[in-house]
Amino acid sequence: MALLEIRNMTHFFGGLRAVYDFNLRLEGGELMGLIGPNGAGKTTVFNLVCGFYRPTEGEILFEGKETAGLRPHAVTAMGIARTFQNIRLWNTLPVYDNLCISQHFRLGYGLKDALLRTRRFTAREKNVHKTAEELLELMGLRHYAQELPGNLPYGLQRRLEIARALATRPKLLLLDEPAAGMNPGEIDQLIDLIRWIREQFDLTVWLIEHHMRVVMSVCERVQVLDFGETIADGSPEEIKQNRRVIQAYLGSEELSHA
Ligand SMILES: Nc1ncnc2c1ncn2[C@@H]1O[C@H](COP(=O)(O)OP(=O)(O)OP(=O)(O)O)[C@@H](O)[C@H]1O
Repeated sequence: MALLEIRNMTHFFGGLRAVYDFNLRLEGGELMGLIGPNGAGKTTVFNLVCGFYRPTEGEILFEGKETAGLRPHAVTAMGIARTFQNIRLWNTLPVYDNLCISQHFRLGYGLKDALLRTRRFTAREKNVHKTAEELLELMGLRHYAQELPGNLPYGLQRRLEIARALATRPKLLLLDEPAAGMNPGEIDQLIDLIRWIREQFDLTVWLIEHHMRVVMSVCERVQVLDFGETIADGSPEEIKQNRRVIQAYLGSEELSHA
């Protein structure tokens, strides 16, 4: 069974067809890219998979179970986590708290447990702190535990956003333009980080990215959208040489920098 299977997914915003007949079969452990010119529908696909929108048509199956129509927190609980194009951290809370709070949706204790500090509450809270500590260490954020996210260099804010997604213990991690706004040095580190977290956390990674160097060096397979439709799907080498892809990117610098 595929980890994620999307069949004939279409989405309209009013009269605008943002995504049309989108299909994907993602196997466990894959590192998959989703690219396309501005406005092609990439973020809408992620938003549909994460439960921010319900598709107008089609099916989304995660480990064989339908997710279309589920709320975002329920999708996260099934094992799908994401980061955003514009970093969305809890900026008034320190790094450490960002890593704790993201875990609270799956704690499995109620208000009564919390008020009475039951054994269940104490055990689950201990786990939250253990996970946060581990992530600080693994993601190189230990030194910044008590800092507010806004005080971190940009590359580390991105790293924290990924760490926060990992705190939910996903099986599938969606990264929406993780290299946006990064300098070349930070991009090199990001490339290594993505490969490393896939191995370390036994993840499947699905990535939207405009930086072709990131896409072509990290992804094993790439799907290309243009005006909501898939125009190509193949290895990075195949995609670079695909006539329809080159046409879609005509006039843009992106593909020539791959
Ligand atoms: N909430 C919305 N309401 C109406 N139209 C939307 C909404 N979100 C996206 N769109 C439109 O849907 C289309 C696809 O947008 P989307 O953001 O998915 O593209 P994208 O490929 O992620 O673009 P970019 O690379 O610029 O981020 C665009 O025409 C966009 O204007």
